[in-house]
Amino acid sequence: MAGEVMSARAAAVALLDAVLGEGALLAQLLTASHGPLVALPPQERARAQRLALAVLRHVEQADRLLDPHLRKKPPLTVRNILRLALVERVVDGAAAHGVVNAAVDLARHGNRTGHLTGLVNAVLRKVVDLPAPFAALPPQRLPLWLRKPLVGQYGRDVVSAIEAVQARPAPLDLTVKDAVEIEGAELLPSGSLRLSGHAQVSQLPGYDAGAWWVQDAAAALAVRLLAPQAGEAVADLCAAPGGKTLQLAAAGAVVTAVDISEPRLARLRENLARTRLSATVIAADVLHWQPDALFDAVLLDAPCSATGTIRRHPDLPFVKDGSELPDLVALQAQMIDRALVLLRPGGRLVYCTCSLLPEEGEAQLAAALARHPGLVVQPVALPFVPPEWAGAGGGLRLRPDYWADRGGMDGFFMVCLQKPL
Ligand SMILES: C[S@@+](CC[C@H](N)C(=O)[O-])C[C@H]1O[C@@H](n2cnc3c(N)ncnc32)[C@H](O)[C@@H]1O
Repeated sequence: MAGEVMSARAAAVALLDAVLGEGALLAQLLTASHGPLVALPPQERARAQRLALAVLRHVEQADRLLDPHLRKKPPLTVRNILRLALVERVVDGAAAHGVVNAAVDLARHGNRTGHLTGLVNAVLRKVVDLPAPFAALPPQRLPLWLRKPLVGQYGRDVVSAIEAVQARPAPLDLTVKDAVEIEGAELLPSGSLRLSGHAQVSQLPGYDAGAWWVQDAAAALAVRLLAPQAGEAVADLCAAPGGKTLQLAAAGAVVTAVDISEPRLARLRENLARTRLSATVIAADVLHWQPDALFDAVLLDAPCSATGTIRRHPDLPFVKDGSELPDLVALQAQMIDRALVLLRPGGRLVYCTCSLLPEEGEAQLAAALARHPGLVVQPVALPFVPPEWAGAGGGLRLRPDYWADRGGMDGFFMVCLQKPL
């Protein structure tokens, strides 16, 4: 916004322009040294991020209401200003006059949008007072490249249930190392603590003492499947930013954490320091890394389409088109083969991906079993896991619509395999 100190709303519109116009990933924009949030104080930054996320969860519904009042296609920034105002009004319950005035102001001060303040005002006045306008519309649908295979795999009803969970802000899950009381937190059956609503992570009790770390409840189950024992040598491949490394270290394992990304490993080191846990941290490509000795256990949290994390990353459906999938599937298979080379005979490998696509989960398991005769799938021995979470061929198939009434969980496939003796 030219010549103005940027507001949270203006920053939210800039984020939306970058995601929806340039295909930028929100996670990269939020940490970029020249990104739209750099000039904002922390609270305004968090608000801008929250607003952008809310719009990305409701683009389809907002456009359904706005389109009948737009005779010509407006510039993307104007459309995003309109979407933001409508979503703030409908989802956050903001006052109608407040969101209309703010939207007109954003248009007035925006680049090449100043001549469209009249349009913004007129369109918004037609939609801001509609009663519960999103309630009559279905939740935002996944893009076709993803929806089609998911309907084929899980059926239409499940996909609709997943979309309903994705329309709501994801709760904050914590994996706890040291007992801590956090007001309003729910203890999940798996042991994670769950907080709903806006929480400033660094202000929560136990943050400075490193009593816990942020980790989705489903993500925390991969290490539970591996069941690391104190003193075991465990390699955490593709480790950063380190949620699983921390779990392994907290269980007393002797952990070697490997990742190819130095910036992400910097976050892993910060997490180790805050939680007073230790691991050997190595920046390397796991396909070429040569350790001195074999490991008792390996955790492989392979790079994937991340289609199980859309409730936390609603920008993904707008930025990705599935074209990376064949390369990812090939890389995952190479990584599984490499992980087995690094494992001692009789050792355990947990393979997991935060993907909903069977190519990156069930099919990857079937192909690994075919390539490696003697590899054995370990049964899932977690008492809180209901039978319907079983994956085809073994392991766990976790879906965002599980625990939907509690806020859902990230989608994951995970399996524990034993290497033959
Ligand atoms: C799903 S994320 C890992 C999340 C992490 N395990 C956790 O729990 O916080 C996948 C990671 O794989 C890393 N990665 C991708 N290709 C790699 C490679 N060839 N060698 C090592 N790490 C790689 C990425 O940098 C990324 O941090």
